[in-house]
Formats: sequence, structure tokens, C-alpha cells
Amino acid sequence: MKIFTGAQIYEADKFTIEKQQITSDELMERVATQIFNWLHLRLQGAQPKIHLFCGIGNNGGDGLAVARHLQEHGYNIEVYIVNYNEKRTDEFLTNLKRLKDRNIWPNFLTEDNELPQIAKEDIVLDAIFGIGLNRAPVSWVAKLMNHINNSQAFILAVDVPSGLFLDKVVTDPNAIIHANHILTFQSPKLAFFLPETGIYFNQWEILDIGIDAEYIAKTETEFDLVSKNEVLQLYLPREKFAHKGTYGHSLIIGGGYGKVGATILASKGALNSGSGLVSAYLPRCGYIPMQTAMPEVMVQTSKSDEHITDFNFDIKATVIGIGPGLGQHKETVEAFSKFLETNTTPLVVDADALNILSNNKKLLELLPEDSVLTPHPKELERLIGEWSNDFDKLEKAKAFSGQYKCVLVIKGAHTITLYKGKGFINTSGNPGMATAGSGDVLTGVITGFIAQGYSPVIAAVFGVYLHGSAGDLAVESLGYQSLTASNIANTIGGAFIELFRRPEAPQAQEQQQA
Ligand SMILES: NC(=O)C1=CN([C@@H]2O[C@H](COP(=O)(O)OP(=O)(O)OC[C@H]3O[C@@H](n4cnc5c(N)ncnc54)[C@H](OP(=O)(O)O)[C@@H]3O)[C@@H](O)[C@H]2O)[C@@H](O)CC1
Ligand SMILES: Nc1ncnc2c1ncn2[C@@H]1O[C@H](COP(=O)(O)OP(=O)(O)O)[C@@H](O)[C@H]1O
Ligand SMILES: [K+]
Repeated sequence: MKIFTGAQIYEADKFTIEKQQITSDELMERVATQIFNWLHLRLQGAQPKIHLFCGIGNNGGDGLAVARHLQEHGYNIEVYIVNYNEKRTDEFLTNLKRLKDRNIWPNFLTEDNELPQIAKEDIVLDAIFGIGLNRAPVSWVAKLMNHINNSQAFILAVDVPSGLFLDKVVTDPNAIIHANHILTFQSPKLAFFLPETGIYFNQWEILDIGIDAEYIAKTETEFDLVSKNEVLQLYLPREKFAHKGTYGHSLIIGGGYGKVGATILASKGALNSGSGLVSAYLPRCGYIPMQTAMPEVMVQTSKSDEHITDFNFDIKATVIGIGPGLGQHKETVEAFSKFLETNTTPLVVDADALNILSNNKKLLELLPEDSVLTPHPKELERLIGEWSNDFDKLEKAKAFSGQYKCVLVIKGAHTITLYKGKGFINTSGNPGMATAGSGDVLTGVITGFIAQGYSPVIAAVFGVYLHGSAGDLAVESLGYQSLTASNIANTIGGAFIELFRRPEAPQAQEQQQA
């Protein structure tokens, strides 16, 4: 799914209005009807107090239009105009007049008003600012926002939580609505997925307001959201007459004394994601553990007992996943550097292999084109340097992936894969995956996908999704705290099956009940 910028959303709006020959007011009415339906479906006429806080722009206009629908259906509403600006949009004024025509008189809030009482059983509709926010709210508005946040009422944000910028971070955590749920229009917003800006809400949902399909199809975006629908289109089916050679040979390189487990997890990731063959290259101390844990994996060892000292293996790999448990022993660094000088096999680079590259930036130039790098936040910082905020991080990361012609996978709650200036934001996964070794499994999964013939960028995007989806499935029976990297690796098969599971048709359920 495409993630539009603020400018693109306004453009989409305009395009739709012209093409569908509707007015801006009619578009707002679509929005309001959808929000009303959302609420009505859940409330079914129940009478909690609904406080609607409306700004003076079109986000406020949406709020006022929702107020009218709620009133017409007998809901218990209180409407406030947060009067932070003398300017009013036409749509705001139109909807204010419609309310007044129905004898609903909003409370005009200014700096001098007392803060309204909100009980924790109440509902708040947040329509103070939408995507038009372009500077921090003034202090009395921030105070009101803070008051709403502290009310413990359920907060439903219209389009975005008021106070959220689309392209920069919020500096005052009190000057933004902490929403329970966001109903956003047509396209999710980039700020929803970044650690510094995504913390201000629990859930988001898209309302389809009928933005013109032609505009959506023709408009290129910098970021796309990756869910099941997107990865399903990337899936390469297993062929009837295939043999193990058809699906490539993954080689996992890493491991050191006390860290052999990392390579076992990565090998499991590669095997379970479909690699035809998997080999591992380890120091000698890894031989027995690997052979015991993974009978399917072929093993060769480096000369030393405790760490890799040379890259003299006799394995014709389709792709190499390197780094898990590798360590940074001087001999390992030297051997890795020498290996890079002649290597032409595609690489997936993780963990200490990344740290070695960070300490010797010249080595980055030796990476084969389209190598996949999978840093966690600390490894990313070592690679690209410090960033001032999440938006700056994305810019720097994008420049890095362009400079070294690599696929850069920024791991996190929403892992972002960057390639040729475009970002793919993952939607699967959960906090249970913040556990030792889960990144090693991912290295294996991406390696396994490349082995099977997926291009490196698709292997990264698909692999990240599938890895997260395995975590989501496994957490259902294990819970967040007990989820381990081994569980994730063992559930990859389940995640493949889940890809093709269709949601049950509600109609069939009804028939069964009847
Ligand atoms: N296709 C869609 O997506 C549709 C979108 N719709 C809705 O429209 C919303 C966008 O509406 P909007 O452009 O009128 O902006 P909104 O956020 O209401 O802000 C109002 C104005 O406040 C101002 N301002 C900014 N910061 C400020 C500050 N700190 N303190 C004081 N003032 C400040 C700034 O004006 P300025 O003073 O800078 O000239 C700004 O214009 C969108 O989120 C969605 O809800 C739907 O109805 C239709 C379909
Ligand atoms: N809160 C979270 N939500 C979703 N996924 C997460 C979360 N925390 C971590 N992950 C995922 O778990 C993996 C952790 O990788 P990493 O930090 O390299 O672990 P390790 O080094 O122990 O293998 C990444 O794929 C990351 O995206
Ligand atoms: K809002």
C-alpha cells in the first residue's frame, strides 16, 4: 500500500474532486459518514458522553460534520471549537452553520476558558489538527491536549492524532493527542511507523473515502507499506518437478566459541524458508553442535577451534549469510577482508560482519552490488553515524544504501527495507520478538529466499514480513515473554500457510449458526 506525503494527499483530494465532479464539502461528508458509521456500529445507540474537539480547519470541519450525524441519531454530544487561529476554512464554516441550524451551539475554547470536564467513561473525538499542522501548537492548546490525554477517556483521532507532524518529530510529548485509535483517510502516514512518532497511539485503521483510483495508481511514493496482500504477489510457487538444486544452496558463515547457536538459528531460518540446501561454515567448536542440532545442514570448519581464521571452504553457494556469532577477532577481521576482495557470491550481512564493515568502511566498497545488510539500531548507527531524529535517520540510511548500492534493512518494530531510494515498511511482528537471536533467524530467512531465486530486495521485503508473521503466529500460543528465536524459526512453515489462509466468509458463519 502506498504511503502518500502531505502534499500528495492534498493533490489526491483535488484530483478526486475534479475527476469525480464533487465538491470539497461532499468529500468531507463522505469522511464524516464513514466516521459516524464506525462509531454507530460500535455504540449501537449507547449513551456515553461524546466530546468532539474541533479545530478551525478541515480536520475541525470533519469533526463538526460527525457531530451533526451523531446528534441526528440521538447521541449524547458536546462540541468544542478549539479556537487557536482566526482563519477558518469554508468547509469548517459550512459545517458550523449546519450545526447551528440544528440548534447545536459549540463551546468556543480560547486561552481564557476553563478546561472542560471529561470523565473516563466518556469518548473523545479528536479533530483539532489534521495534516495541516505546520508548527507546534501554542501553550494553551497543548494544555488542553494534555488535559484530554489525562482524562483516561477513549480517544478516537480523526485522520491523525492532533499535534502529529507528517514529516518531523514532536518535541513536546504533551503537545500531541495520545490516541487510542486513529481513523485515517485513504493512506497510512509515514509518522505512524517510526519509533519516535509512532508511540502516541495504539491502533490505526484506514477509511476508504473514495480517493480516485487513477491518482493512486499513477502516483509514485517514497514509502510503501508491506502487508499480506503485497507479499502474496511476490510468492514463487514450488514446482512439481523441482529438485533440491532448484531452490539453491545457502551458506551460513559465523559462530565462535559460545556463539554457535546464532548460526544454528540462521541455518534453521534458511532451511525453513525453503532453501534447497543449507551449509554452515564455522570454527571447529561449532561442528558437533551444528551437526547435532541440524542434521539437514552440511558443515565445514575453519582451522581454528574458537573463531573463524580463514575462508577456505569448498561449497558452491548461491548466496552467503554472514555474521551471526562471528565475533571480531583480529584473525577473523583479516580473513573476512581478504574474502571480500575476491568474493562474487551474493551476501546477506548481519551482526559482527556489519560491525567489521563499520570499523573498516573501505570494505563496504568490496560488497557485491545488491548485498543485503540487516542492522539493528546500534549496528545501523555504527554504519551510517548518529542521526538527529527518525526522519534524519531515514535520509542518512537512504543515502548509505545508494552510495554502496545495497539493500539496507533497518530492523525494529516496523522494519524498513531501503533500496534505490524507496522504502518498504513492514507491518508484521510484535514486541515478543525483541528476544535474543531473532535477528539471526531473519538473516537465515533472507538468505534462504535469495537461494530460491528471489531478488535480494524482494527476499528482504518478503523475508522480513514472513519472519514477523511467524512471530505473530508463535506468540498466540506462547505469549510475549516466552517467545524465543527458536519458536520463530520453527513457525516459519506456519507463516507460509497463513499467507494463503483466506478469512472465513461471514455469510458462511451465519448460515452455520442458523
Ligand atoms: N483527502 C483527505 O485527506 C481529506 C482530508 N480532510 C481533512 O482535512 C484535514 C486537513 O485540513 P486543513 O488543511 O484545513 O488543516 P488542519 O489540520 O485542519 O489545520 C488547520 C489550519 O491550522 C493552521 N495551523 C497549523 N498549525 C497550527 C498551529 N500550531 N497553531 C495554529 N494554527 C495552525 C494551518 O493554517 P495556517 O495558519 O498555517 O495558514 C492549517 O491549515 C485532514 O487532516 C482531514 O481531516 C477531509 O475533510 C477531506 C478529505
Ligand atoms: N518490538 C518489536 N516489534 C516487532 N519486531 C521486533 C520488535 N523488536 C525486535 N523485533 C524484530 O526482532 C529482530 C531482532 O533482531 P536483532 O536485534 O538483530 O536480534 P539478535 O541480535 O538477538 O538476533 C528484528 O527482526 C526486529 O525487527
Ligand atoms: K486529529
